[in-house]
Amino acid sequence: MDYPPVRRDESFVEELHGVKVPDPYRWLEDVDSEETKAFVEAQNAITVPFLEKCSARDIIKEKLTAMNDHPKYSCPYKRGKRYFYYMNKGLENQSILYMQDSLEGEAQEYLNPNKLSEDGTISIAGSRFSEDGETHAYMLSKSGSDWKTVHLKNVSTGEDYPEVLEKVKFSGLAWTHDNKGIFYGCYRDQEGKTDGSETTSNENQKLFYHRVGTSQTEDVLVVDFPENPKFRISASVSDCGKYLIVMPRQDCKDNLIYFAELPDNITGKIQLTPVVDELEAEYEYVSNDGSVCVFRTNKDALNYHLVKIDLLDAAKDKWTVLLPENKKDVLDWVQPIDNDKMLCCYIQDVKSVLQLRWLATGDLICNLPLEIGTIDGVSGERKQTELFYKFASKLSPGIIYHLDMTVEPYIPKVFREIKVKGLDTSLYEMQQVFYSSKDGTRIPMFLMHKKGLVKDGSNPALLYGYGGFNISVQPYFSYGQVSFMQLFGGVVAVPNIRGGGEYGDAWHNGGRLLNKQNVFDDFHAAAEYLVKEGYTSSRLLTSQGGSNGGLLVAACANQRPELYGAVISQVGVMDLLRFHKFTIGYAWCSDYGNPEEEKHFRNLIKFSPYHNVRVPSSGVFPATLLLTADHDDRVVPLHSFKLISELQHKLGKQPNPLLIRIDTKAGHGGGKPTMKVIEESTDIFCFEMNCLQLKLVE
Ligand SMILES: O=C(NCC(=O)N1CCC[C@H]1C(=O)O)OCc1ccccc1
Repeated sequence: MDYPPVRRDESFVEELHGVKVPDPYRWLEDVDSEETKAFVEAQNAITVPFLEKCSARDIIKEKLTAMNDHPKYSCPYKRGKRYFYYMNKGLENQSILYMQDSLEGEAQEYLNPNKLSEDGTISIAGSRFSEDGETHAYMLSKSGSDWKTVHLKNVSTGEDYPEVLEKVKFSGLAWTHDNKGIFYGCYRDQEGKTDGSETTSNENQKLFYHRVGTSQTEDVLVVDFPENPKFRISASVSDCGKYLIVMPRQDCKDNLIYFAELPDNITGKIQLTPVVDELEAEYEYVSNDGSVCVFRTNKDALNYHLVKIDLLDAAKDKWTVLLPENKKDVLDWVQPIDNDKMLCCYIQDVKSVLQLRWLATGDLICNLPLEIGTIDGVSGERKQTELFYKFASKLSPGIIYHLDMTVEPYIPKVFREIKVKGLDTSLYEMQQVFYSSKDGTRIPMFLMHKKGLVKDGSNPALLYGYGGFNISVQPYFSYGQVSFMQLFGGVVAVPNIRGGGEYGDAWHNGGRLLNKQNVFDDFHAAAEYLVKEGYTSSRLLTSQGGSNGGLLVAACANQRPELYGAVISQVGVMDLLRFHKFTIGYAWCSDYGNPEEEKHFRNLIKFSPYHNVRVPSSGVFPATLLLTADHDDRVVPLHSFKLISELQHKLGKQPNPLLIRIDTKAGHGGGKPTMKVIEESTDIFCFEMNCLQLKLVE
């Protein structure tokens, strides 16, 4: 493979905590320079032909397209007097929001983002209806950027109000119950480009109140924390409409709680009363009766529990436990319903478990049976008497259940089943196995493959992982993973490695900060298990991960190159000494540690992908494809630019390709149009086929 020459500045060496650290590709951090633009063109110029060279490309694209070509639905939800739901006929770039007067009534197109751009790169990235359901606040994102614009629509007429709210990022939408306006978070003072192609750190978010029909310049600044420029301010209006609950967070772990009684007329700063004013746990507002609020928290409960806090008398010794911690299962979320009940969802050995409980006492009403899978959608409000939830599993993209609380006993009914074309699930099996990691910790892993698989090491395998930020990788439906099985007769393995939330805070803590290496060890052990049990061989094993998972597979390839045949690393965090300098990267210090602190610097430099590329003793490094995009402002593309340059420089003489695919008008992944999703999946499969000499089985 001939790689394009990339300028390597050997003179660029920084001294960090007394250690001389070279950074020869520091110049690639200037994403707007002509030299960097030339770098992008030159890299794509060798990657695109390599991916197009795959003889089965057209068949793969055809099969992926066919698999996606089926109607996809969200749970319906009621707002005011209408029902809404998202639906994609199959190959539409973006799902369309439909509206109907009743569940059985005729549905009409309400908001179609496909009409907002030629190429489907404008997506709906947030939505909230006013209490009376007559006004709709929704957010749009361009090219997958985290930057949003807020729009207001009159639901009856379908007409947008004239204003568009700009510089919105990391924000919710919360309505005052007089239906007059919304609270939203805005980086009003951020200078320079704000289209998602910049790398500027996001600081000084402020909370504003916007009155429908007025211009953004008239918005009222209601909350800011000038002494904490890294605070992101999430705001909710209580179910009763009386309180503003403000929950600032600085990173991705703990948050504070403040509140205020909402004035009838919002004309200026809102005076907040602290409820929790030290960053020591995570709190999520569930509901309230009068001044007594229910929060879901991991304070004194590693598996989370529900506590009652009286806003007017919020001393910790006055808190009471409403729903005690379950020592085995993690309380994942709670949805109040039918005024005095709540739907509680637990994670039990990685699968979802649903229970109905009394909101006042936490006592159990009944269990709602589920197969092995995940609840990946729920809709309902405390004041409503029905709710919907969407069940998905490794082999089922979705069954939407309807629970009507006016009928006892409470028996969920199948409201809609989402079926994939051309997938005969009876041909496949899915199991959960447990294997031991390097330190003896038992790690669960989902395995999926065709029934009758011969475990003789001759099957290709896909090993997918994430491993961080308290994210639980539950058994959800992945088109990419199912296609891998269908196309290559492969095995799909999803280990629930530490750093995730599968077993609560203990699992998250076991895989972060100075324990981060456990995550990589868990992943290596999964690869070794697959080979030892005969599911595959290393030369047929592809590791895949995105973002923090992109870091995972890149670090694992550096550490154990002999274990993996190919590496697919999407939008990865590759420079762990500088991640905190760009956009929202500083928020990740809760998992990675702050590189400015010596003990975290010394930890991070040991596995930071960019700083740990070395020629393997075997001389063979896995075939590697890094993927990123020009509008990824969550994990800026410079991470992958720098790593691919280091890989090609140090290992370019080896036979296995080391490539990067840089997409345009695309971001971190959210809101990606169907055509781009299929194109990217096709490229990934072509890379795997080219590099591992895989054969199509169907
Ligand atoms: O940065 C994160 N989350 C962590 C994140 O996105 N990470 C953490 C590491 C890289 C990347 C990833 O894995 O997707 O979220 C920022 C945010 C989004 C929405 C609302 C408030 C705040």
